[in-house]
Amino acid sequence: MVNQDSSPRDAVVATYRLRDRKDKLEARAEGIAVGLTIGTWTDLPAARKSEVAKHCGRVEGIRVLEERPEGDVVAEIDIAYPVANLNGTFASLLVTVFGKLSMDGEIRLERLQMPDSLVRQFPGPKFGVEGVRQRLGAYHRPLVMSIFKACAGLTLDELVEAFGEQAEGGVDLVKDDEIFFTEAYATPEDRVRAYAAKADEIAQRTGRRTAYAVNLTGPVHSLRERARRLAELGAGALLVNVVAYGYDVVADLARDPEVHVPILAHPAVSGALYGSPNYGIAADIVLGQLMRLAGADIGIFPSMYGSVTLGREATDRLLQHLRAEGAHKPVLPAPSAGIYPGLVPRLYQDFGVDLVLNAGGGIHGHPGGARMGGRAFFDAIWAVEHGVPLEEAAKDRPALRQALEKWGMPS
Ligand SMILES: CSCCC(=O)C(=O)COP(=O)(O)O
Repeated sequence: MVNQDSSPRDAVVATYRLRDRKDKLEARAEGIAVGLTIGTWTDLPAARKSEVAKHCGRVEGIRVLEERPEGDVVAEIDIAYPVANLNGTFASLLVTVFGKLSMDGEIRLERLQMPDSLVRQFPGPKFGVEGVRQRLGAYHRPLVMSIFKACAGLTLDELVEAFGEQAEGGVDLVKDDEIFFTEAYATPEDRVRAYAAKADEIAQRTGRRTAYAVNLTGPVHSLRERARRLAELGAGALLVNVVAYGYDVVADLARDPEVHVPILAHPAVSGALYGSPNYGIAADIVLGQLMRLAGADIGIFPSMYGSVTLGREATDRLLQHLRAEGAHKPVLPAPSAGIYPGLVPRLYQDFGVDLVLNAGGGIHGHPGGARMGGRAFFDAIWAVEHGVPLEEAAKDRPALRQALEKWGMPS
């Protein structure tokens, strides 16, 4: 059954953390390697044919991490799956490494090591960090992105006014809220046209043009056409609910040269995959590794500090996936949820300058409104860039002063 020819160069190695009886670990690991490739729970004559056996998975390692008083153990096992079993889609990758296995009790997919030959079958980001910066004309500082809040139920005129308020604050991007699906008052096409005109009007006066990241919505079969149309109409970027729509949908967009705008990956629904320490798929795979392979240019994920959080270790692994040298361009991280101006020095410290400051409440909730909310972030960036403590910089910067008075600094 064991595929002797397979080497790490032609196999994807999945590491799982599971709980089982110690004396059952070897059989369990072998069962996974065979069960997810060529076999099932009983012996199959066809599986003994050499052509079929080449596609068999292989047990690469078994490590006991913890012996439990009840007699069972927590262990990690590594299984290598031949790349030849896959076809360059996320469906083939995910179903192979964690398809029916994801339903088999307490087991979690912790790591995926992929050979370059497989990585290159996925598109990766079209723009990456440098490309996004070039499009937005913003270098050597974090980008500032405002999240549209309260959209459903507003008329197009009201939406344009709200876009204008955010753009007046000088933000690089205004993105739709990921929950904005209704087209009752304005289609995404209407919004892109109207916001582009508003952005032009403001840019003529201020010299800074804010881009709009429109939520790409609708039936899956219509998304590529709509993405092309929105790009053509002047969208600055596409916001995609990647987990809800599927990684392959994003990969399709990233491969399409006519979709010539960056992709912002939203993490909605991902907690259902990574939320448990004992089940599901590790957050850094879901929000980092797979997002980059699929073609996200900006990756949104829960920050370490805000209202919905991800731990530091998971964040560090996630960042590694977004930024590591490799076949694909790096992704801009957008740690999100509960971000406010007082956090900017901490964000610089934790993420460096290649970063998106992404805020909804932290902009709209500013006492002076959204335009002052955006300015407060730029004041905070100025302070960090000049080595000035925020409280000091706030003395002659009202936007920052009011933000600090309202939200303070992290402890
Ligand atoms: C959990 S990461 C995504 C955060 C998000 O979608 C969002 O709208 C955050 O809004 P906030 O008001 O917390 O900045």
